Amino acid sequence: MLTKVISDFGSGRVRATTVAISDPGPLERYLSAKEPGSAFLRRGEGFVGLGEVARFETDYIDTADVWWTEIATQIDHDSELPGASGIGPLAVGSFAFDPDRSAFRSVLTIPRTIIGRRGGQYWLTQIGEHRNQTLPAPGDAPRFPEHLDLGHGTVTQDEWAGIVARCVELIRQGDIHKVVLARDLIAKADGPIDLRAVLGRLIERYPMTWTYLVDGMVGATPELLVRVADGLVTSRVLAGTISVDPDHTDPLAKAAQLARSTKDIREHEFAVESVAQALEPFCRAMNVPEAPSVLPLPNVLHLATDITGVADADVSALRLAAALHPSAAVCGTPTHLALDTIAAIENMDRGRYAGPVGWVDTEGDGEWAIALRGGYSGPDAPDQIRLFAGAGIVADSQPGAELEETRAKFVPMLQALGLD
Ligand SMILES: C=C(O[C@@H]1C=C(C(=O)O)C=C[C@H]1O)C(=O)O
Repeated sequence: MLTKVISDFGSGRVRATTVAISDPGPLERYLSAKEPGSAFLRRGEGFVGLGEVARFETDYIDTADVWWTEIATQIDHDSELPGASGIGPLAVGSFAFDPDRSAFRSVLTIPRTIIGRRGGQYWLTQIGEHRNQTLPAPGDAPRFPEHLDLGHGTVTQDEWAGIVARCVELIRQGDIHKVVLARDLIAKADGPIDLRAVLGRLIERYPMTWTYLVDGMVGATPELLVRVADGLVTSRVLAGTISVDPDHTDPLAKAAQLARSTKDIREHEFAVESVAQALEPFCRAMNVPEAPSVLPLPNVLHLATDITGVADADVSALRLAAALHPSAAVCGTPTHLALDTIAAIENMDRGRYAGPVGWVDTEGDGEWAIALRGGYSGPDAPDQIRLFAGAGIVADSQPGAELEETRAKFVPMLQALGLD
């Protein structure tokens, strides 16, 4: 059996209520240590989810899409903001990178309470029986761990550089063009790690990213796999990276260096092509810019392409995430050979790192980012967090430079944990 519903709506109908509220302050303050909470926030917009009325554990994104589409038809929604994309009951999820070879399951949950902000509008949504329309009190203050030790993860840095060198050899044999290889680090604390504290620091330093907290996954990702809003589809493809050190480098010179790098441009083209091809069957019209722009973040610069399209009617954001994952930005090209290469040489279980993380509403609108620049802390080891970072390997990759790139990609999480 591939699916497990922890609690369900049963066969009856479920009510949900959405009311407009005045500015509740920073949304992440409403997360509490006492109950499961989720967050998906960017530049102060997005939502936090409190509690859980249903939870679906699965392996595949398509299965989750079918489950949610059915559940969505059972919800009667009373809303003061009817018809607004993303405002109302929704499901929040995090999916495994390679479900066929992972010990980790994918999860979709329906929060009991949602507090959100979009386009300057604030709202409160309550789902299920215990509805009351007052804003919950903010949660207790997040606790920062006092002592944290950082150790290497599944492989050491030297071992990883060796894996990259092997991968370059495989690519030079000719069948595979690009493979994204990742490594992990493990941070251990002297007590349970409060992921709300990590989230808060990421929000502070990386407001331009999608900051997420979903079922033990926390991070600040700059990459949007897909957004569907009112029939419009958007995807932000990133691939091609240069690290920046704000104190010592001239960011404009670095941006020019990245924009001219043939290695990075090739890496980027593979990623754009994989997303454009996967979106095409679901879109009536699509715009794929010819050349990438440079996306500046505090720790790295990326080559970036924003693909937009007009979605066919009734295609949900989750369905598109299923079609797009794994893109060449986090897997490689051709997809199946890259996936097999990762499984054969990377030597670790990515779990839900580099899988889609995000939300979908009852109309199928939603946002699914790629779970990057983050980590996982689970109930079996709450005093530790596993951090992940990867880099796209092509024929002319240098192991030392790729190692450096992963170091730069760990920075947001290391800073958030006070380990930089
Ligand atoms: C794999 C990661 O990032 C991906 C790989 C990139 C690259 O190789 O240049 C850039 C952005 C992401 O698509 C990561 O952050 O762990």
